[in-house]
Amino acid sequence: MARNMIHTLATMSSTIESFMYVWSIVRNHLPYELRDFFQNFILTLMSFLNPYIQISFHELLGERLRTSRAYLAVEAYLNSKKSKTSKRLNAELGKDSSNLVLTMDEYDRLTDEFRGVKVWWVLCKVVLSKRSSYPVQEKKYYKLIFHKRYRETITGSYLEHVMREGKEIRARHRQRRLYTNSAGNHLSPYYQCMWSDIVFEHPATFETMAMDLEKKQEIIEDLFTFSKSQDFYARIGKAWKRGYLLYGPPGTGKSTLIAAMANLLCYDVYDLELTAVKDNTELRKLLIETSRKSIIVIEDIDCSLDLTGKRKKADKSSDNETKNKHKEVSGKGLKEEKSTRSNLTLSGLLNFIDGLWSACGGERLIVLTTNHVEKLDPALIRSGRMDKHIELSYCNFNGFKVLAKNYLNLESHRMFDRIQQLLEETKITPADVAENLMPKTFSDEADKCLSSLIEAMERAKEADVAKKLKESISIERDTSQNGDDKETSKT
Ligand SMILES: Nc1ncnc2c1ncn2[C@@H]1O[C@H](COP(=O)(O)OP(=O)(O)OP(=O)(O)O)[C@@H](O)[C@H]1O
Ligand SMILES: [Mg+2]
Repeated sequence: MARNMIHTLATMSSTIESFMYVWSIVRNHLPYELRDFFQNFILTLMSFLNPYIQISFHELLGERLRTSRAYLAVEAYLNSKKSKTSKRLNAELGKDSSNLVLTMDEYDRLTDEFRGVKVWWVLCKVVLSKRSSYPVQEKKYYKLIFHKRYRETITGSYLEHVMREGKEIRARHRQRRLYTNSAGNHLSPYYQCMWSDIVFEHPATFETMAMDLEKKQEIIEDLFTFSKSQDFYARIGKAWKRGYLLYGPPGTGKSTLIAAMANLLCYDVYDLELTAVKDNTELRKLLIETSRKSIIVIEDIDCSLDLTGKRKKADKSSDNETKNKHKEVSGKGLKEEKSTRSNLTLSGLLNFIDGLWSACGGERLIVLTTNHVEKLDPALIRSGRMDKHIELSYCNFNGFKVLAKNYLNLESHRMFDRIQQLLEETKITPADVAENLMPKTFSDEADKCLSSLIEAMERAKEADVAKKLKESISIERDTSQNGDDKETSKT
């Protein structure tokens, strides 16, 4: 039925084209009055004979043969429709050679329906003459055909619907990338403030994350709400961005959570290394280059930037204990004091987070991670800048169960009770649990991995007890020494 319809339309349009050609020759030989009369008559006749309207979406545009975004969106939309219904499809490797793409055949047609209105799509091509100086020999385009009665619906709502769906499909299937600005990637100073990128293929998902189910659900809902709130942000006049602060001890899954977030929303990830950014201008340049759907990550914010140039000596030793890479951000407000390593200032960073670049459009998540939330400047993490604060903490039994399922495909085991008891008595990070659950050889069985975890936790517990004992002894010694000192001073 649709095939006949398209055939009739094609014949009709070629007849009309031939007629128009003859008319363009004849009209030059007619007097003015007759020419106008016939012109009006022909237009009325044509519209009566052919009540169908055609819209073309060409693949290549302009002299530089840029691929049209509208064409790509139409293609994605039609291919998704076609792959569900058609028996004849073309299979090709995608641009990144990682997945198969199913496409429409040339001159194949597809009938679509929108609010009860039928439309027809055809994939056509123009073959250019061999002598043409054009670098390509053929140009493809999609033709949309519909009855003129539905002009308003189709040119308004339907095309909007096709573009939106097409763009969403493309965003879901596109190969995402991980960008980094770390210095040393480029030798030339010109390139030092640019991003370099690789394919982003982190396997982390929310399903494989060991964290409280409620917290997980809350984050997922928050992310989905954000990604669908374009109109809301436009209405309240705010840049479409959201800040997340992830904090917790090393190995509790902050970086893993970022990968899971990127996978959930299909965003690119920009790993911003602040120590490699020379000044505020460079920071702005980097930001302007980020893609529309992206997560901008600043890891270990407390040690990536020394915003005051001063460091508290007293805290140095404790810092070294946890992570000797840590340096301080003192909470002195928005003063533009210079760092010893770079001219990047706190206010520059805050402006960056506040979205002075909101003119760039697009949805952006900004994620800061830290092991020491208490050391961060309150100005940096106040709501509006970091809208959501998420604590990632030591492993509990629910988290352990997720990891046991991931690593050993176990849902229950006789050793689980002992593990639950130990998890309540001692602190162990999900990273340490994961390390113990990972089979070390192909022949390793679940029992061996679980025993190794139990041993590790028992050792940690003993070390904990020993540490507490040592602390209490030193406190006792200090107090008795203070008492002795007071007595000697009295005498
Ligand atoms: N909550 C978790 N769920 C699942 N796996 C986890 C979790 N936490 C840690 N892991 C595992 O431990 C490894 C290290 O975790 P990750 O790098 O995310 O920790 P982090 O909090 O970013 O640590 P750091 O503060 O040192 O950067 C990951 O590769 C992951 O396999
Ligand atoms: Mg990390």
